[in-house]
Amino acid sequence: MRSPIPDFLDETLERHRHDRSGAMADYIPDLAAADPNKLAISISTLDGVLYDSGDSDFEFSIQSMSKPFIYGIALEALGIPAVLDKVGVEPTGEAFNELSLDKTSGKPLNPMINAGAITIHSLLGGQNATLAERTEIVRAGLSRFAGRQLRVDEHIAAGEWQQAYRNIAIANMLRSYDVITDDPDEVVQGYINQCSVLVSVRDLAMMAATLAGGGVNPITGERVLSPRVNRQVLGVMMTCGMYDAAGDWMTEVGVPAKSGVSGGLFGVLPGQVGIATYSPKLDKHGTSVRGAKIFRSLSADLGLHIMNAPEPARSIIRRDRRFVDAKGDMVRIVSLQGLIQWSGAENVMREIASPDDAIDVFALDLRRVYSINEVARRMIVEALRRLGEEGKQVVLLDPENSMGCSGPASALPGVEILESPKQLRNLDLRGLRRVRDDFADQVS
Ligand SMILES: NC(=O)CC[C@H](N)C(=O)O
Repeated sequence: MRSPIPDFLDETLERHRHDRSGAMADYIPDLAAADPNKLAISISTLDGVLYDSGDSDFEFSIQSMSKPFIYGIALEALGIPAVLDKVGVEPTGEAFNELSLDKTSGKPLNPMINAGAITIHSLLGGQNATLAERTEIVRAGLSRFAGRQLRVDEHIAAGEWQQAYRNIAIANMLRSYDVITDDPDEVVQGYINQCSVLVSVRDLAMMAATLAGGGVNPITGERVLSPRVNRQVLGVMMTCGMYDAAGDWMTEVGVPAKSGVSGGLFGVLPGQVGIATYSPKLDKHGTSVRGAKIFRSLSADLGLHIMNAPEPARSIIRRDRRFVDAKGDMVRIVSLQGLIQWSGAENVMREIASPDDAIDVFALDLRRVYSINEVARRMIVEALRRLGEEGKQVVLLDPENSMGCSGPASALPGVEILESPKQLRNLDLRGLRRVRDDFADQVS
């Protein structure tokens, strides 16, 4: 069977190809001269499969789409508090190139507008790092997200520098308030090099998928950002990535995204997918017209809006059995299934929390659980600990060690953890024959 996904992407592009509205970015010569007809889309899954359509190998400059990635690199290098000390995280509702500074804090409001991004760039490599050093930190850093070696297009950078009055004004404003401490011209040159790194939609989709995967590149497997920094980057993208159109974007499309004046646009659906489009004509916010329309239709067609409330998960309690064993002990086995997060763990606790429950042995069977997050794990550990405290014998059936409790540093003292049938044979089961048989049956 040929996958229907490439056909779907072809059809999506064709539906928008006729749209000629918008204007080319005119203040960067190479962007003004780009072919307005180019159109491309690429989607990367978190296991590294790329689907694409249109001019998906065509390379263009990354421009403002570099900002979230470089923000992440700076956060990793300096730590979140040090970076927050320099640049805030509040949306401005202003254009990206506004001469903008928060009156009270004296800081740029966020790292997605130029004032914030130029400040972030100036932090790379520490104070007094050279232009060449910062450019290389940027190039190498963006390459790790893309999973291949990217390069700076010197011609695009030189053209932007000739017309960089606005960014030079912003950098001088930042210097006058001591927000940046290096030479403003050199910082802007570095920032322009950052904007001039060449990417295709395939690269951007992969970079987006790295953010969607919590900071791990789906192809190289390299962890580029820690989970906490990755979340910080996505949070800022969601609220500030689309500048003065952020509210409309978030309500209509609902995918944290970043646009660039080259006509590229990428979006990140955490835990699912990275998406990138390219079409050079821009709307008044500096976002690709056809790119934004494609994102709108993809969001509707594929149900990507991040605020779609998921269907309430099916019960995570698969079975709840009680019986009296040969010794006359009352045994209760609760079997869980699926993905367990806070609400699922709450459900389990509610089911097992009744102090007067006349059971002697409590067994929790996790064999059908495929994922438990950290919070749910802690809640369940606490519930089991309390059952133990009440004098009940507690057994955990967890051959995959999804609770992470087995091994020398068991987090569950007093709880018998069954992992393998072999272990079972050595265990004093105190009459737990049915638990053991049930367990051994299904573990080969
Ligand atoms: N929105 C953008 O892509 C802006 C990037 C461009 N290099 C600038 O600083 O003006």
